[in-house]
Amino acid sequence: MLRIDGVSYRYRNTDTPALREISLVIPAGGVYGLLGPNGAGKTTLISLLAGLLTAGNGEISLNGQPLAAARAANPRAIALVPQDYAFYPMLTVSENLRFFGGVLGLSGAEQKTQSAAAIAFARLEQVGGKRADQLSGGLRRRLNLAIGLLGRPQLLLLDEPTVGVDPQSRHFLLDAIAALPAAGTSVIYTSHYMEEVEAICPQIAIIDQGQVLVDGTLADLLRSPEPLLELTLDRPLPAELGERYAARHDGALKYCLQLPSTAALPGLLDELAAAGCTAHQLNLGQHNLEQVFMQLTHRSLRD
Ligand SMILES: Nc1ncnc2c1ncn2[C@@H]1O[C@H](COP(=O)(O)OP(=O)(O)OP(=O)(O)O)[C@@H](O)[C@H]1O
Repeated sequence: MLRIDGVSYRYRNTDTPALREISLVIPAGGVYGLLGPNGAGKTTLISLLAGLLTAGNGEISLNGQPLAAARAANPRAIALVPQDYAFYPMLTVSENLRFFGGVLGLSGAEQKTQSAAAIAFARLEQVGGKRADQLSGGLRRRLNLAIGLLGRPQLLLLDEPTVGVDPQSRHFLLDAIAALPAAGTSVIYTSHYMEEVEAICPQIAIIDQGQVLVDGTLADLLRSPEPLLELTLDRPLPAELGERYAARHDGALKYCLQLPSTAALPGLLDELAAAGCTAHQLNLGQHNLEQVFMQLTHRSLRD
């Protein structure tokens, strides 16, 4: 279990802290999602966890041991797959794995076994002899992931691992990452794609402007006694109804209303009809993470 307790961080020569009093408990054995818009502080937090930065104040512990001590006891316990490509473009896939295995101090036999396992996991068998700079974007991401898995870390930190990949590779990467806990590696997964976090992270924290807005299980965060109604009208929503149902204007004649319960729907449709509005499209459903974020910040995750 990873515990982050009151951690703050400010970059040199900046006035605003990148992280402010972050506290989170991240259980072992799962894929934990860190969701936030650009500049929220995800990379900074991941860099602290990876030991690339040191927190200004607060504490981080892994399984009850201060992070620095846990890393000293087992330097391979935590691995980082950064946002940027972290391999040598002139080396082949196999050469890169051999090189980074060496950096981790893997012995000859260990290195062979683990390289083969990482290649198989990231399905890089067909391109082992290819130079890294000749790989497609999706395969480069897979090589980044394979290198992170060398040394069988207890905890793998993934910083936006699907940026710039095609949908097919994205699918493959998400499935592969979701399977890691069963193979003994817990994952912290940062992304600003809420669909990805919803797909593979049973527990999440949403961060924004260096602070945790909310954290918990995905199911709890999406559960709401107040259903959301998305509707497209043939004319603007009357202001009085907009106010009563805390409507958000989603562009053109699209609105998102918060109903007190599903039983309120027929009454609302009657009121719309009485005001001369016809609904072209209705969708009554659960919140998604985008809506949770909007409710908390009144901004879109994609702003
Ligand atoms: N090296 C740096 N020096 C000064 N400020 C920085 C530095 N790196 C990041 N910041 C600032 O710290 C804040 C958090 O940035 P961070 O990169 O952690 O966010 P992020 O959530 O990872 O964003 P993104 O999704 O764009 O990668 C931002 O305001 C950013 O401008």
